[in-house]
Amino acid sequence: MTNPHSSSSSSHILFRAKGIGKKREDGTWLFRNVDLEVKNGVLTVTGPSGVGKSTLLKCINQTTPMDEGQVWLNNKTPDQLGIPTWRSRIMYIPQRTATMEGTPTDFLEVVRKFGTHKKKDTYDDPVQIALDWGIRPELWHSKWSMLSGGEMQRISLAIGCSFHPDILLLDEPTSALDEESCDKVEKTLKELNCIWVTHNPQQAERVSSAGTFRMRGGDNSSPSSLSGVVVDENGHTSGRAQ
Ligand SMILES: Nc1ncnc2c1ncn2[C@@H]1O[C@H](COP(=O)(O)OP(=O)(O)OP(=O)(O)O)[C@@H](O)[C@H]1O
Repeated sequence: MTNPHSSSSSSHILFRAKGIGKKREDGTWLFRNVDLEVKNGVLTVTGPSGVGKSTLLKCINQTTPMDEGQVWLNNKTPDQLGIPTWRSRIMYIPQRTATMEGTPTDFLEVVRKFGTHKKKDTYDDPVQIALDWGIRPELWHSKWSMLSGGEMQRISLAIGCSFHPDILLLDEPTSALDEESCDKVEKTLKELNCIWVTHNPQQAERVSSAGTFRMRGGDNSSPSSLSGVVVDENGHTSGRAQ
């Protein structure tokens, strides 16, 4: 697989988020004033447990509403693109796939039937992608409930990659993998455009090509509790010290 944006102009901003904020149920800010920018490559997101990394990805994907801020893909907002198209262009792969009915093949059929990727020539074969990561083809016909965490993780990632989204939102994508499988998956994913949550500093160093955004905890009831630093692929830093 190739990165469809690797040859894009270095000044073109593929994805931008400005002032994203999300409140907890009690009305306090979980995070606020998050600015992100991806021209191409991998932007990693790190930070302590519970700081809101997964929620940030869900806000970007528009599966969870944000309380403040705006996001753009190629200068278009989710409203301009329409939510189904937005979610297919900025595809979220959750940390753990909820146990689903049926098999991965059943799921793939449903996604292809109802998704925005209807034309066969617009996607790769996920079975082949996963095969390169050590997933035997017959596993695609096993019930999800019979698959190991690492098998589920690789199959979900292969499905996501197969649709060529503009950006993949990855929530600890290798958390269930052994070192060898992790190496193989990383090699594929780091060639794509991703916003990649990881707890592993070594992994962040290996895969970040578009910088690292560090979410910090502290007093999350304060609107100024989050500090973000974005380093772009040219090594320029932006963001805010709060
Ligand atoms: N839709 C939501 N609205 C408000 N608060 C939420 C929502 N979803 C999750 N939260 C809260 O956000 C907090 C952070 O959760 P989240 O899973 O985003 O953290 P995280 O940084 O990804 O953690 P971990 O590293 O442990 O996976 C949780 O305490 C949760 O209660």
